[in-house]
Amino acid sequence: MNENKALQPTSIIIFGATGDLAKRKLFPAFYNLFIEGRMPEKFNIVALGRADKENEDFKNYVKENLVLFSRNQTSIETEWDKFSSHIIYFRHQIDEENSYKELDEKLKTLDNDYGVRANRLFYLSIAPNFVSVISGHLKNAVLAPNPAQDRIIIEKPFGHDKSSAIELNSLLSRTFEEEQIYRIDHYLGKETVQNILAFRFGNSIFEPIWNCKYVESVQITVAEEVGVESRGGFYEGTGALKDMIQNHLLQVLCMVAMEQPASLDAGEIRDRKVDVLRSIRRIPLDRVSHYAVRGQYGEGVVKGVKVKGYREEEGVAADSNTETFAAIKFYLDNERWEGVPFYVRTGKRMKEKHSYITIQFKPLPQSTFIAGKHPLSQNKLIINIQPLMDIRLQFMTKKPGLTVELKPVEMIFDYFSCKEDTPEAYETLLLDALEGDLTLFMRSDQVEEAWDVVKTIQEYWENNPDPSFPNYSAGSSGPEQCELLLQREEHAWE
Ligand SMILES: NC(=O)C1=CN([C@@H]2O[C@H](COP(=O)(O)OP(=O)(O)OC[C@H]3O[C@@H](n4cnc5c(N)ncnc54)[C@H](OP(=O)(O)O)[C@@H]3O)[C@@H](O)[C@H]2O)C=CC1
Ligand SMILES: O=C1O[C@H](COP(=O)(O)O)[C@@H](O)[C@H](O)[C@H]1O
Repeated sequence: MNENKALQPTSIIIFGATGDLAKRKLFPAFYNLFIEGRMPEKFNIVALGRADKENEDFKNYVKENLVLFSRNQTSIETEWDKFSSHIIYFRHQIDEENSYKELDEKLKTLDNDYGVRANRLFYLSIAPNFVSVISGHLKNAVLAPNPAQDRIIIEKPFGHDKSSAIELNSLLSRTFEEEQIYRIDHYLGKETVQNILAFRFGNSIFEPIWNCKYVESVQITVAEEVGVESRGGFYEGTGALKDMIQNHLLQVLCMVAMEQPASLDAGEIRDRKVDVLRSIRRIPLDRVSHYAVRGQYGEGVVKGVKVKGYREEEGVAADSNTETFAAIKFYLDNERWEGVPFYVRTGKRMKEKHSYITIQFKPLPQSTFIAGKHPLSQNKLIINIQPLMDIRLQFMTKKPGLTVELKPVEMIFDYFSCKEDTPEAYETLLLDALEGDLTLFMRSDQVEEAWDVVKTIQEYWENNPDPSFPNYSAGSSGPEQCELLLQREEHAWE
């Protein structure tokens, strides 16, 4: 959503700068923005950590990780010195008041160097339980007093249920105005997800058929090949519903289902998304198993490599009830989507990494071509999010030759020709935050409403352990029951 705007001098303060997210995503994103000339002319990244480290040691650590994780590798040797001159490692204790006084002095010194009071962008790349502590200290030390200049980015998960999200929003509101709070959902920074709006509202041929009159069902799949890796401890208290569905998949669903916004204004787009979340029919507690399926991976083989089951992963309980797979059927109670099922599913240790959306169109009410004699497959639109990045429209054509047989073919728009230039999601989102554009970030009511959508499923799954776990093998397509969810409607997963 960003255009090349001249940016104000900015101090970027990263809490948790020594952590996994910072090394894999944040520093590479800032680096790529820097080499593309998208960072402010005057900026510093103040990297906060508990350990007593030399600045040079920390910079070397960042450089080593850039080599591993930056999408752009060619210029690291030539650009590194310039980029690293903007990094300052700063020893800091999250729960000590004095640490914030020292941070205040440091930021004021930087302001003197810039020659103006710079914008401040606080990035909370730390566990969610520290958010309220940090927010309180930022208030006490008057570190973010200016709504027009000071911003805070909060990572997911935002709360762990609806009431904790409401509480967190209320706590944050003591320090920040809503316009200062950037709740990140990195799926919204993905090029292919942002393109949904352009595709839907920038073309006259799709919008008229984007409704229950023509669409039979919608499927959203986010399949991951990886397991929980080193994050078993975190994942145990989370699971696929809270880790992926409540945020990423519901946000993608909003992009597919929302009404046309009157403008590209952040408030307008967020309003339309909240409308979708409100319209999702809540699933009654006693009907959860009819609408939702969960799974947990056991050992198996992924791409020829034998891998362990979830319960054998580090930090995971031997009798864990945490789901690593979730599939849900949603209905939207509004005029556009009356009766159209939206199937969403996500899982770890699936046979391949693939995220995509399928819009399945209804068959013609009457056709010249007779089913059985001239097999007809229904029109489909497939939006591949990753790693394939394309849009495919499937339709029927006559088989060439002396026949009246039909065959399905595809028309494809492929991003791969321009993939080199595709920014990582975090680059897009960080640039938006630097520019003060909230469009791709979640507003408080969006987050709370999304928690409300999954509330009964969460409650049911927490209180009713699934005795069939583990119920799918690593490297498979998920639990068998997942197929039944669609078969009841005579549908099948794409
Ligand atoms: N990693 C990922 O892929 C993703 C992460 N996230 C979210 O991003 C945030 C950060 O995640 P991640 O980087 O993986 O987390 P890490 O576990 O790697 O830790 C982040 C930082 O937390 C600090 N820290 C840990 N314990 C304490 C403590 N008791 N007191 C003060 N500081 C502490 C550490 O800093 P120190 O150097 O001071 O020890 C560390 O740098 C989380 O909210 C996570 O949910 C969201 C999406 C993906
Ligand atoms: O937020 C998260 O997302 C990742 C998947 O992100 P992707 O961009 O690789 O699709 C997921 O692995 C992780 O568990 C979750 O916290």
